[in-house]
Amino acid sequence: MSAQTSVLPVATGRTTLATFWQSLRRHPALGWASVGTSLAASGAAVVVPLLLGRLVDLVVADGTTRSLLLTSAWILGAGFAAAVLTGASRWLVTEWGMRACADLREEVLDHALRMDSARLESAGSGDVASRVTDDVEQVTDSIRLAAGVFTALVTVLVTIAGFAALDWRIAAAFLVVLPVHVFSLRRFTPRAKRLYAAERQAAGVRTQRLLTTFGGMRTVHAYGMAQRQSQRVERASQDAADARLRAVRGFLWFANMMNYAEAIGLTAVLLAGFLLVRAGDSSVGDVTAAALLFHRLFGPLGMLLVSFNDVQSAGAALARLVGVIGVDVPATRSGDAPAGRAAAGVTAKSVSHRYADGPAVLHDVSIEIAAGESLAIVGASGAGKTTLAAILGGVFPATDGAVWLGGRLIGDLSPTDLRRTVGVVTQEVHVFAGTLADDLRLAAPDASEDDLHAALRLVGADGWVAALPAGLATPVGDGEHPVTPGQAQQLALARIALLDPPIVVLDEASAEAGSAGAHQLELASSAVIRGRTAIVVAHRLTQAHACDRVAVMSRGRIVELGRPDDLVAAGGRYAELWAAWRR
Ligand SMILES: Nc1ncnc2c1ncn2[C@@H]1O[C@H](COP(=O)(O)OP(=O)(O)OP(=O)(O)O)[C@@H](O)[C@H]1O
Repeated sequence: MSAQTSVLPVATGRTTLATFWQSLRRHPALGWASVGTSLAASGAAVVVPLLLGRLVDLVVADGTTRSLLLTSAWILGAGFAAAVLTGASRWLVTEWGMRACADLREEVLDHALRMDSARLESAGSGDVASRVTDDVEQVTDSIRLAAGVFTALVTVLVTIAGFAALDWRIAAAFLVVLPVHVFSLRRFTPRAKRLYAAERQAAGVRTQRLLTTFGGMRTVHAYGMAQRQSQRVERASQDAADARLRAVRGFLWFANMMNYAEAIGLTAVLLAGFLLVRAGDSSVGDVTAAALLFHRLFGPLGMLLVSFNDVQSAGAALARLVGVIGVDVPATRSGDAPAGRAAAGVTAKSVSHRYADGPAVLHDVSIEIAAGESLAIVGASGAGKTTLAAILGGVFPATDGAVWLGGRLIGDLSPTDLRRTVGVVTQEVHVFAGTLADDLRLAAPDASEDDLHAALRLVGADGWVAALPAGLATPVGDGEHPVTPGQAQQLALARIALLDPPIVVLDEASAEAGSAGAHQLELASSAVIRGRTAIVVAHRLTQAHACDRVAVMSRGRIVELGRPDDLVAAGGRYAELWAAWRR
């Protein structure tokens, strides 16, 4: 299905940078402190070799013991200050990046949650999920790296400035390393991409083989496949190890090239220094300082070059996050008056729908449901019942036509208004992680314990909730106290009761239950429907028969519409279904 192709955009490099920069600017105090301490740390670190050069000159010129001791004391002080300031700057920069990242994550999540559900659906839930999990994780992980890159960059710039201040001719000698770096980076970067991708793929195959072996343990035993399976895992492990070795060898080549560059650069600096000292244009101390500065440049420079790849892939993850923020979402119009509990009808005019590029599944459906009226939708599987109910409930918009809830066009309702106007229970009911009370309060955060108990009583769930180890405070959701599908549906209905909307859409609310629980759920649905405008997708005809009107659907159209008894008397499709059901 083409619905799985991602339609969520990926931001351009410029937008990504601008958005991240905006997040960083939200923390100006941290930003200034980070830049200030990084500059101070690098400055103090550059002072150490300069003072060492001075010490050499003092020794050469037979300086006094006092001046030697004083310079040594300054060296110690600068070294200590550099160490403390470097630690502080690392911490500050990491904190700065982490906060910006947290803001970005919130913004992305908020955006994803407010996004039009049809858009989310056609993007494929996997795409959105991987953006708000893997990509956020990758960006967060990279913050520590980025903090290192930031301090390395400041150090390189400050050191080069120190270098140039010492003697520009020695600084010029340093430039011989550039061609070596450019050559190794251009050769290594595309190779590294391939090698790391192959390494990840081989590791993935190994994990997959291990999982299928363990997952299919019974089959493996039953067919005596243990030896063959372990050979397959062994081969995959060997491939993964080989791929890892190739990646490590590739990196070692690059590290070697950096060592060559250092050797070449140091030789050039010393040679230039030697010639300058011989010509009387420079002192031995200055050349010593230049050589030391050059040496300490290599740590941060190497860090910048090595992290080139990681920074690129973190940038790619960031672009996917910023892409989510770029999607238009309906604004939260807090000033809108809540639709309230006043009776509200539902009107659909010429509604047609198709999923992604598929065929039309609803054709020109028009219907008017009066305030307080209940309408059952029945029909064969694939007739379009769920699609029509979802469109009437505002779950996603129809590709054509219009729907009014309580006299207002769905498109004009803010997400908050929509939620207050219509409550929807779909075929997929979720129990969210947290306590049972948390799960219920998703619908009404301010509900008191009494409200929660009343809602549970209404849907007939008070008995089993009271029997739970900690009642409403029992943790539910994945890995916690198990909740049966029927109980999960009761909770979904209780959430609707707490939300108290004037319109409800129940899509097969009783279909999940076994025959014993089905009746209980039917009672719960009837209780929730009472006093509201209701649209019920009903597979059980008893439920349909209890509604004011029934719409029979076939191939995306309403083919019969009327009061259940009238439809039975008319002897059409519903009458056939009813007769079959009662047999
Ligand atoms: N997300 C989707 N993407 C593409 N096609 C879909 C999607 N959901 C439903 N359809 C198609 O739309 C048509 C109507 O489906 P719908 O679920 O609305 O019917 P239904 O009457 O509720 O069926 P059932 O009783 O089996 O749930 C079917 O042909 C179905 O395959």
